Amino acid sequence: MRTLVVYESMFGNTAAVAAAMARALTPTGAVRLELADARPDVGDAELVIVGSPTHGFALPSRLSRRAARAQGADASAASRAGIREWLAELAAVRADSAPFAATFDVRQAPGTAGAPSHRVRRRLDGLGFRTIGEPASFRVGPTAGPLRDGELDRAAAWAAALLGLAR
Ligand SMILES: Cc1cc2nc3c(=O)[nH]c(=O)nc-3n(C[C@H](O)[C@H](O)[C@H](O)COP(=O)(O)O)c2cc1C
Repeated sequence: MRTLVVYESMFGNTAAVAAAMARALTPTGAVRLELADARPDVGDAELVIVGSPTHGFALPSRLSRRAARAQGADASAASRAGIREWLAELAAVRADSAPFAATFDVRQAPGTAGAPSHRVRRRLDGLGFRTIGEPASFRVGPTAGPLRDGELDRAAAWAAALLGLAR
């Protein structure tokens, strides 16, 4: 299945989760792994996986990216656009060729309060994507990471399970 994994990441943890998903899916078809910016290009992807960090119970914003930078995140990540801007520019898809879509986030807190993966999923639904699976949250320990033990394996398994749902 042709897959696009699109993500943003301030400290590299969402990037690591996205890369684990891409590795898990590569044997099943072409996978594009891309940083989000304000120029969405879904291209010919049949499955789109969208992932972001959680900032203030929401998607990162310009302000929260600056706050992350102040906490040691990469300066170039802080000045880039991310999933919020990517989604704002994403166009509706045609019903007869709608890609499947699934969402995840990376967070520190347990539970799903304010999980951006749920909001992103609703937005993709509204644009006509065929959303599949439950939005997933993967957890870091401290703000800057690392990810908790086992999260990369869980990410790979979650992504692989999507293939069974995309039909
Ligand atoms: C400004 C800011 C706000 C945050 N707010 C939340 C939050 O509301 N809930 C939460 O679970 N984690 C929160 N975090 C922790 C992030 O979820 C964590 O830094 C991020 O998932 C790490 O992913 P990354 O390495 O891809 O940037 C926040 C972090 C920053 C920098």
